[in-house]
Amino acid sequence: MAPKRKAQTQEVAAEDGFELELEEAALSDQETYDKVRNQFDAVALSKRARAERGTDAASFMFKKCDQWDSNLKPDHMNRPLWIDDAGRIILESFSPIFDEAQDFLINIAEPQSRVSRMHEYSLTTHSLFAAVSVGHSTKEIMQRLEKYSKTPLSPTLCKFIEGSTSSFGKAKIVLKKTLSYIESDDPTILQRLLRDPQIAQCRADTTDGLIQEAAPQIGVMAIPGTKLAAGAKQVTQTTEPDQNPDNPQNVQNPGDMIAALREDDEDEEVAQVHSFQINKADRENVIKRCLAIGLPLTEEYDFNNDDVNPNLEIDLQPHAQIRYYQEKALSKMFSNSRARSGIIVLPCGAGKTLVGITAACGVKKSALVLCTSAMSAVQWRAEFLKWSNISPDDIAVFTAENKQAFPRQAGIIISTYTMITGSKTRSYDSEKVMKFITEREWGLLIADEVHVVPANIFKKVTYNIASHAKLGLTATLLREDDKIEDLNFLIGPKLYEANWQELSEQGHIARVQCAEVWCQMTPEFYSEWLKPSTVQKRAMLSIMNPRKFQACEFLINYHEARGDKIIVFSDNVYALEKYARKLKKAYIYGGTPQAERLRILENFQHNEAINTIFLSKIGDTSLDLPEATCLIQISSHYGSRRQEAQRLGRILRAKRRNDEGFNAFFYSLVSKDTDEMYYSSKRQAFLVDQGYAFKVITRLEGIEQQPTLSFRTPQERRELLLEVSLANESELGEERIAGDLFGSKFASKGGKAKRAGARRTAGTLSDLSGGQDMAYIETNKSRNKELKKKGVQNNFLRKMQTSHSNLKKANK
Ligand SMILES: Nc1ncnc2c1ncn2[C@@H]1O[C@H](COP(=O)(O)OP(=O)(O)OP(=O)(O)O)[C@@H](O)[C@H]1O
Repeated sequence: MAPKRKAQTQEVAAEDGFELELEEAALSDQETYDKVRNQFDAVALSKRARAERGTDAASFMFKKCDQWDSNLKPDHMNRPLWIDDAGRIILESFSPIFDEAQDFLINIAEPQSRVSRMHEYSLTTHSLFAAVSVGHSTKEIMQRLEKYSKTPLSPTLCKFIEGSTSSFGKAKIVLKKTLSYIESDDPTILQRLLRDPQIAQCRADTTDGLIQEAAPQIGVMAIPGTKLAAGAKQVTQTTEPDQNPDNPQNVQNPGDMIAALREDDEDEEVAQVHSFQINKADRENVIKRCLAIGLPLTEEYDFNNDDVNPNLEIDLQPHAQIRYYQEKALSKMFSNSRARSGIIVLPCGAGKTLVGITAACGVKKSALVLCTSAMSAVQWRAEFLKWSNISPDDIAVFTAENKQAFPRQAGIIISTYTMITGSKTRSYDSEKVMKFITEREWGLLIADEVHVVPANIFKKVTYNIASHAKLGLTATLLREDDKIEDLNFLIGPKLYEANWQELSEQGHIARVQCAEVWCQMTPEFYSEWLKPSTVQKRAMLSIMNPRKFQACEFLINYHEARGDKIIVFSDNVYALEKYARKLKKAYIYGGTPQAERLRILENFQHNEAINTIFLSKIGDTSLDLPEATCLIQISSHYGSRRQEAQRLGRILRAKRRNDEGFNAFFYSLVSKDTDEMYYSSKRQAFLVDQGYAFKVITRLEGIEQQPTLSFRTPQERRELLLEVSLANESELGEERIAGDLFGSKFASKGGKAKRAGARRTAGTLSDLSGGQDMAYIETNKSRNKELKKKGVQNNFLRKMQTSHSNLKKANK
């Protein structure tokens, strides 16, 4: 071996223990030496790479970060979290303690993306408020993050967590006789708020100083972080079986202890609450401002101790078994025996309605439910009657067709956002019901599909309706207009957000295969598309692309042969009609008469010969068709992520979802090299973040072998092009539906949709899914009595009641 080569080898190999092996190899032939040398280089390279990347399974996926590289805890392999200074959290879903960490993170942070191996969360001021409001203390949040984190929490992050959580719960917003007050047991907090000019100008009362009154007994269960809450905590602790007679706490009964706590307290103000009234219209501004100056307001309703508003006789039916994630979500709302305002996020078809109904059964006071359409209102009523024992007389629907209120002191009204906030002159009957609604206090306001409600509409709702607690329900906490933050102010923090993939693995929603099918434009359509033209015309050429038509026809044939029931969605009514007529399938759009809609939907559900229907965007939401197992989207609303998720929701509830090996299918047909490609990927962003993988299909296997597909000859394609070219501009636009809150302007940025030309009026949506034909389950009085005698039937409500009576006992 040459001395130079030997020296080099010794130098580099020494530190790796390769020295001997290389030396031996160097003595043999060149080939053996090169082999060993290559092995050595590979090891050295991977060692260097590991040193750069970190030694665990995932860190190499991230950019070099000094904070992480230099501070890794020795046992970081066993910890599942990466947290940076800005509160961005990466959770390894393959960690053995993933479930535990996920359960915790969902309470304190906002899920951003939950794909299969990595989940991403963000710690935000809102998420931390929500965390404290559901009972996590600052200390606990930091301790548990420290436990799961691979690196020590940075001082910047700790400061942020402390800053966001420590001032929470010092003041709250409460409702008294339909008026809003800011209340605190510490007058200095309110004085501090009133020194702020923006808050001061929202004050409505003219009291000199603050309004002062005796604190209600409920003070001992007060908001986290206050002295009284600490008292309540101790009370709860003493109810646990600690028999040690040396423990001084066991000498007193809990009631005495509260009294003692109060007597011991030198500060007499504890028994007092202070408040000032604010203008109804300024509610949102005050909430926002309080947050900005670091004193966020809480909104909780102590319904158990509300003796002013009459109780409503309502309980869940014994057959209603709420699922674990529904219970988890509700327990965030009801911990502490109070109803906390906030938003619950569950995937489409996961049962938000039952969550709302259970909440109403928990509060047992008058409730107002707001939906996006009259059809949903009718469905909500039917669901209330199905899942609860409420008397049908006590539950009314207030829509354009039904203008009812309830006859007794307490009840439920289900209405739509448009009915409550509409600016049009109301009929006499509507005016009467509106007066009924606005002049009373509501225990609970349930806001369905809350993410689509424009902020100004929801402001009007909170202005018009005096409700103690608000529950927002949604599947996708996203809007294209970035106004989602407003919901935090108008309703409350997000209380719970379920994981789509987890629910689908457990069979609560269907497993779905998603695919984007790329369809080449035919030459004649593409050369027309390339010419300068209007947005509508180009969009129409992409939708009517004969290859897309063939792909749709092929997929329908394929899935019908498999026994699937197929819904084809087209936002564009011109295309909807053309496709459906050519393929001899039934279709429904806004203008389809009611009787025909019902007939089509019934046939789709029960007739084995009708396996495909075409729907315009009126079928995007609230349509409960559990028979559907396959969706094909031929035209959609630009880049709306919400529409994509909601359409997917139509098959997540598939009846057959628990059949072995069952998969539902979701296809988006996209004309290649057109705007559709861009919008399609934008639309998928939300679902991809929920862990759905979109396969791109560039060629449908077997499509060439189908001789019967439409538009096979150039002659047919030219005729189609001529038809599309001659179509009236106004026919090509997007469907507009009266009273549709999911309308264009909320669904896409850039206002392109506003240019849409066609205006087709749906009249009423109320009948689309056969709402009127739903059989209401009549619950007679004797059955109610029987249920009452038996007490609360549902486990969850029973748990709530037990915890409340424990607290009551403790307070006595
Ligand atoms: N705990 C439960 N037990 C049995 N069935 C349930 C339960 N929860 C929900 N369901 C059923 O699941 C289906 C979907 O529920 P629901 O319509 O409330 O979903 P959703 O979340 O509101 O969906 P979308 O957002 O699409 O409107 C309904 O048929 C409902 O009866």
